[in-house]
Amino acid sequence: MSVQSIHPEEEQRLTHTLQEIDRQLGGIGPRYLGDDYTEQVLDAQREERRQRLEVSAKEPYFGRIDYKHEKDSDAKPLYIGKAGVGDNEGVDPLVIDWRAPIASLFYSFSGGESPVTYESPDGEETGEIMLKRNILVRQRELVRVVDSYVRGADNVSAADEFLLYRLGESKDNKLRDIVSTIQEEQDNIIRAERNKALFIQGVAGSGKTTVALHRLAYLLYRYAGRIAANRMIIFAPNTMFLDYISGVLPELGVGDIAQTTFADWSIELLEREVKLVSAADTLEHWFEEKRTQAERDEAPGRWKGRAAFREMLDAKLKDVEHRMVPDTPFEPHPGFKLSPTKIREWFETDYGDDEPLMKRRERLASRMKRWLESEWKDRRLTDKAAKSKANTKLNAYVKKMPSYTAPQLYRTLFDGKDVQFDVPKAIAKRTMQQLKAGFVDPEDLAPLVYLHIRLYGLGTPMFDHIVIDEAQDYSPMQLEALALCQRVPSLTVLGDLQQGIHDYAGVRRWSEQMDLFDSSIVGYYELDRSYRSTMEIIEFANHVLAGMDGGVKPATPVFRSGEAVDVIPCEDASWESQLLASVKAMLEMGVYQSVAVIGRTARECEAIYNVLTDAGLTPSLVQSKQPAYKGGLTVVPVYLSKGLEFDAVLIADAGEEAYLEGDAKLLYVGCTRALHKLQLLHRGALTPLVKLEVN
Ligand SMILES: Nc1ncnc2c1ncn2[C@@H]1O[C@H](COP(=O)(O)OP(=O)(O)OP(=O)(O)O)[C@@H](O)[C@H]1O
Repeated sequence: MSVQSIHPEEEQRLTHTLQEIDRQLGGIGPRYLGDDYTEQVLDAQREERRQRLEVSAKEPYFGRIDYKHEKDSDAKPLYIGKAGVGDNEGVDPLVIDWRAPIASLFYSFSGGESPVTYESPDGEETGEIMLKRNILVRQRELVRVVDSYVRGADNVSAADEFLLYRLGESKDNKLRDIVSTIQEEQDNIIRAERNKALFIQGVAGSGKTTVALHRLAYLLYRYAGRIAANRMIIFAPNTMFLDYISGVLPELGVGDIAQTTFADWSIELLEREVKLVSAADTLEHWFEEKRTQAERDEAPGRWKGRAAFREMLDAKLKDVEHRMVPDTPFEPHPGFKLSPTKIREWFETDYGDDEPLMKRRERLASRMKRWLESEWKDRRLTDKAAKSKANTKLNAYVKKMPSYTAPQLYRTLFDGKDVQFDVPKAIAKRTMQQLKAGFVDPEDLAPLVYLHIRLYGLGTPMFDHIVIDEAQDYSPMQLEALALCQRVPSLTVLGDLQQGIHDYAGVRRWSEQMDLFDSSIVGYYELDRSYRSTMEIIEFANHVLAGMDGGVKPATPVFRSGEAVDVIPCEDASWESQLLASVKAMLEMGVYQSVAVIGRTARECEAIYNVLTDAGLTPSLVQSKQPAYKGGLTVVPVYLSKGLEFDAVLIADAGEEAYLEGDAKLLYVGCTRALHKLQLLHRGALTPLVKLEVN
């Protein structure tokens, strides 16, 4: 392995590339500020190019492969970067975009002399790799050059030294792109074809969120002109998480993709007809008190989230459809008659049942109006008073056709009047109470969205692609609702069953969600390498989960060794001082940019926050409606820490009172937030989930 800070060949190439980028930037010219529309469009394109080039001007590329096509006699060096850069004449690119087909070789090649292939737009191409080189450029300076493969040389290992170097770096408060170190198993997901329902089970820290964001950037590049960023959407668990991931897409040169939570999106779609109970109340119910597995199994979220519940909604919609045309004829004037059979025929055959029901109703009413007007014409009826009477009759007839908003129709499932639906009493009671007050619980949103779309349509263009992160917390019903937002399923669904702490509403097996799609379009991938944490932390976290039946493989750490995990007992009386000492020690080391103290409940976190602030520290306290993730020293309840990561983590109390046998997933989530350092304090006896001898 050769590691050089100065590499004459690469220095020269970098200088040449930067000169060319600067030249292109200089040639873009001033902004257009006038009113001419064509000029404005051209200006927007120039601006986009300028922004791309400005990114390239700092770090033009991160890798190089020397590739010899089977038809060529010599190898060509190909430099891979975040954005492609054309050369002087615009023929051979100076830098190839990481998403280009040939760039896939950089990610898939792991050594050896066998021929390599990649899928080009013209079919499969074959060749050989002579060199694979990682190049780190920071602010226009060459910082590091690492060869991971040199053909014919035996002193080169394909092991990813560069990856370890990147992983060992300390993190600030935002997730970042990984274009320079995407691993093959991740690349396969990123480049998977578009029209699939892709399910990815990935252990904590395996890069699921990161991969999903890179996949969006890839899809936009690969299917340019066919899919658009403003028709893509990312669903994430909360607004703080959205803030945490917000830097990645712009870094990849992608803007305009909606990033939201399922709740916010649903409330907007439902035109704010209902209000959602506060997220804090729901979380408090499930996490501030101890709940049994039976309570979780029988939770309303599980019941309303089942695919079987969708069948009930469909039955309701069918019922409205059947009742749509009254049994009586429409007779606006004596002798003018429209039979119910005729009206039903129009309703059933002319407006297909893939159209939203209330739209069909509207169109049927217009059709009856047109019929009336043409009858008047044919029969030369001019009597204004008679016409006005006929119109009133038409309005009265149309009024008899059932009309519902989604909440109105939803309510009829729970009001006890319809005996065909066997709704558990407690669920019916709670739902009615809430609906009467204008409120709904989180699990009501998906069925309401489903009904709304089936009744009124989506109102906005369909989605070209949907990403669902932390999808283990999604019910089948939520996916059913989202499926209505696409003509052809195109989804990337990512999650980890081992982190399924919201299993009172989510799924316990991926098949619960996968079975909703035609098996021919379902793809399933597993990511079991964890890139976030050191070996010591992963091994510790795996032991916490041991014995849990999730049907999921444990995480395999990337070989990155760090400090041992500390488990420190303390008495009630000394807990505060120990907590403070631990936090201070972590901060004083001066190497950790982000340190988290993870508490079991929000109440505990408030107490910890006070202890830290009283001691003169300036932590930020994460609460359920947190809009932004600040980094630095953070106090966070374990159930809100999911998805985030910190250089160092202190589990404030891993005592037997805090984490019971059934809390393995919670503690696992907490432990796997740490990149480099993990420490657990415990008041009194240690939780049975941690077996010290394994440490
Ligand atoms: N190929 C890679 N190269 C460098 N870093 C990587 C790579 N893959 C993942 N990482 C890093 O690993 C960490 C975890 O990534 P990410 O948050 O996307 O994982 P996740 O599977 O969504 O985790 P969790 O389920 O715990 O939320 C991030 O810091 C990310 O930058």
